[in-house]
Amino acid sequence: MIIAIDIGNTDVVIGFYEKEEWRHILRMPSNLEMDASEYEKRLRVFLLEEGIELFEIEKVILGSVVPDLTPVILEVFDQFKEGQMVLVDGELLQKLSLGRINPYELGADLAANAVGVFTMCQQSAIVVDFGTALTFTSVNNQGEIVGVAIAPGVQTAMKSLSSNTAKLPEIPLKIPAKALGNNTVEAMQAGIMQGYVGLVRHMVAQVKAEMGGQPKVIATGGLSFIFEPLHDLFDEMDVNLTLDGLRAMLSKLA
Ligand SMILES: Nc1ncnc2c1ncn2[C@@H]1O[C@H](COP(=O)(O)OP(=O)(O)OP(=O)(O)O)[C@@H](O)[C@H]1O
Ligand SMILES: CC(C)(CO)[C@@H](O)C(=O)NCCC(=O)O
Ligand SMILES: [K+]
Repeated sequence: MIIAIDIGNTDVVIGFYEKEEWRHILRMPSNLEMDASEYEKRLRVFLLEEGIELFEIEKVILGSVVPDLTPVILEVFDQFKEGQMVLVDGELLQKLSLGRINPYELGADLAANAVGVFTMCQQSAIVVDFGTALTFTSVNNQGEIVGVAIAPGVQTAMKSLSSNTAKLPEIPLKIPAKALGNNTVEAMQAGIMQGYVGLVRHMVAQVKAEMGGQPKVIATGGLSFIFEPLHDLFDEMDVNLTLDGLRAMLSKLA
């Protein structure tokens, strides 16, 4: 079994890969108020419920875009020693020859998306990741990163609008029928959700034009599902792409 850990700004996602699939996935909030023992407690309950035996583990790979949470989660997996535990850092990303990006700056999740999508498509591709941030990561026909675009994720944008205003509430992320609403909730849904449909369409078109060729477009991130009107843009939707990329890094480094 292989464990891949993606420490994101909203969730810590832990995937257990066995017999050619992600057999179990544990999602915990990324909370700097939680210490290693709290994460460990949740992990132990999950392992018990799912009947997972840790001694079957060959390797653990961890990518984090929350530096302060990295040592906390590393402590949880303390029993995995050097050789078994692989941390995705600048040095490792440099070894993966990902092109003209700065490996010490690039987020581990974006690197994983790039490696994951190239492993999947073996050609130029764009990953649209609907997470805390809405990111576009492009790879060329050699699997090198051509470039990245980072926008606020749709939930992040909605929360920011609500918290920066006195009268705007947090709203359900649903796409309204029309671009103009007749009450506050509808109006916000229109501006945010219809707006994001346009943002993503425009970015994919623009990135395609800049890249040339026929890149595949793959969507990932839990919030991709709510953008039904965008689904014709995507060749595929794959929620586990970041985990797949982390796992593929292990094969590339072996
Ligand atoms: N399979 C799924 N179906 C529906 N919603 C999901 C699914 N997976 C995740 N979500 C929800 O979608 C949201 C986005 O999840 P995702 O893991 O893509 O990004 P995130 O955790 O917000 O981002 P980050 O990786 O930056 O922490 C989360 O709030 C999560 O609860
Ligand atoms: C863009 C996010 C927040 C997406 O999770 C993450 O990949 C990150 O913090 N990246 C660091 C900056 C960069 O990738 O250039
Ligand atoms: K920040």
